[in-house]
Amino acid sequence: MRNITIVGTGHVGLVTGVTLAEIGHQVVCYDIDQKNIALMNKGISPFYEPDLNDLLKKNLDTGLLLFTSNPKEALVDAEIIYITVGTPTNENGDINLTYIEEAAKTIGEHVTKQEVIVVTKSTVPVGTNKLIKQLIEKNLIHAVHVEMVSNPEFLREGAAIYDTFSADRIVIGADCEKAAAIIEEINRPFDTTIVKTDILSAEMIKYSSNAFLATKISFINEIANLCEKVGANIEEVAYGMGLDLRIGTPFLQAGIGFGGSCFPKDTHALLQKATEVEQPLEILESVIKVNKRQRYVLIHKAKQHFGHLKNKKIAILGLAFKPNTNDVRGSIAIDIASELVTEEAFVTAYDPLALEETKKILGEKIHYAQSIEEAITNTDMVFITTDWDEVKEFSLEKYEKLMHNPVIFDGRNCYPLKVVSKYNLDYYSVGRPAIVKTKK
Ligand SMILES: NC(=O)C1=CN([C@@H]2O[C@H](COP(=O)(O)OP(=O)(O)OC[C@H]3O[C@@H](n4cnc5c(N)ncnc54)[C@H](O)[C@@H]3O)[C@@H](O)[C@H]2O)C=CC1
Ligand SMILES: O=C(O)[C@H]1O[C@H](OP(=O)(O)OP(=O)(O)OC[C@H]2O[C@@H](n3ccc(=O)[nH]c3=O)[C@H](O)[C@@H]2O)[C@H](O)[C@@H](O)[C@@H]1O
Repeated sequence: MRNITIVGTGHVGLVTGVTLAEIGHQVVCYDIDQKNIALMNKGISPFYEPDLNDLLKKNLDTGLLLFTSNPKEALVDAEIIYITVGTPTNENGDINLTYIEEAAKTIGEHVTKQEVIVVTKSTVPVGTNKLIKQLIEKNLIHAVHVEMVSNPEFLREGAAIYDTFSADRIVIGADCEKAAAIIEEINRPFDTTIVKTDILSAEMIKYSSNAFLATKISFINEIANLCEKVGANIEEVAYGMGLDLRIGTPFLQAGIGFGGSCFPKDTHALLQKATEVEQPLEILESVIKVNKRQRYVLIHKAKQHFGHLKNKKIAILGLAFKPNTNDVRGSIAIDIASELVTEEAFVTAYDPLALEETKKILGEKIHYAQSIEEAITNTDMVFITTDWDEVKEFSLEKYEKLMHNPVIFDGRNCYPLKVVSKYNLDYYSVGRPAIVKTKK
């Protein structure tokens, strides 16, 4: 058992803390957000993540997990400290390292042990761990020897607990063998391949992995657009491609592009680093460009179908950036809703979990419904923007019943074409032939 302190108990920090406690370590989670710390102390996660609340409560009960917003309490006896604060982008797209810098300063000011290992789990540009070490050392009050370890996080929101216990690999980047060995030992119960490398390579592994996954998505989206032009079906194409193990089936789902708090910011940050060192990443540049364009495919189809969208009643199904989360950071659905408002359409949106988060961004610009039925009743068209199971399982018959002349623009290919064709619907999806009835 090790004593571990987590600095920054957001999405990654809480999952890290809870899962490290679950494998038997004593964990103190620290955050500057007192409101969220109070919630977590009661066993309530501030955000939705399947299975997280159960593990949180369980480890609070055993006493292996503690929460505090007092930095002294969190760090005075700390020997192993995980940094999991946010690394968002500024308005201009540059990476914002303010939280990292603040965290480093706090660590420096409060650690007292002779030796500490600081493990960076936040996604930080290549070279940042060196900077963190310098900042910690600059702020030290006691004589403390600091070793850095880069241990990037690969979990997906909505599957974070599963991903932690079924990880494909754990990356440990360190320039000190002893520190690497301690972090390896901490992670051994997760029972997966451990990649031990240097700090700079670990930092690169994280960005390159996200950039590659983003590349798969933009690639398949471009092929999907081509499939539409030539009359092929992207689902058949992706399946046929993915069976080649060198290609693989995951992450070949065509749609309205990748959103979220990570892919957009991480692809941008990698590109920025490449520009900084004058080593252009032309593929990644295109990946970002294609992704920015892809979010407009549904609106484009709707305009072609209706001529214009002014005064049209439009239902949006799905606001979270992906299913099983209430996170709307970087959500393409939000961009689409905003664009439709600009087109002077009347928008009503539904999401099983993300309505409250969306209200903080879009406020009264759109209406909010409490069910799919309420959202689609008497609308001119429906935009499907998140592939929630609730949407996938929603009976197509209800579109017929609740809309006068149902037209669906499905940005996540939620319904099989064979099923859709049995109903009296106009149905446009991504990379698959449109189904347009001739009744109008
Ligand atoms: N969200 C995800 O699924 C994944 C995120 N990451 C990376 O992990 C990092 C964290 O991401 P999230 O957990 O999503 O961020 P988040 O925004 O949910 O949480 C960050 C937390 O840090 C706290 N914080 C900020 N400054 C602090 C300070 N000086 N001291 C203590 N706490 C402080 C905030 O109050 C907040 O609770 C980012 O670098 C992200 O790119 C990596 C893999 C997955
Ligand atoms: O660095 C991070 O923060 C994380 O970023 C992603 O995880 P996440 O953003 O939670 O979600 P994903 O499941 O990767 O989906 C991202 C976006 O891509 C879209 N997507 C995903 C897969 C696909 O085939 N097609 C597609 O359009 C999703 O709809 C979503 O908008 C990575 O999958 C994680 O491995 C990584 O740890």
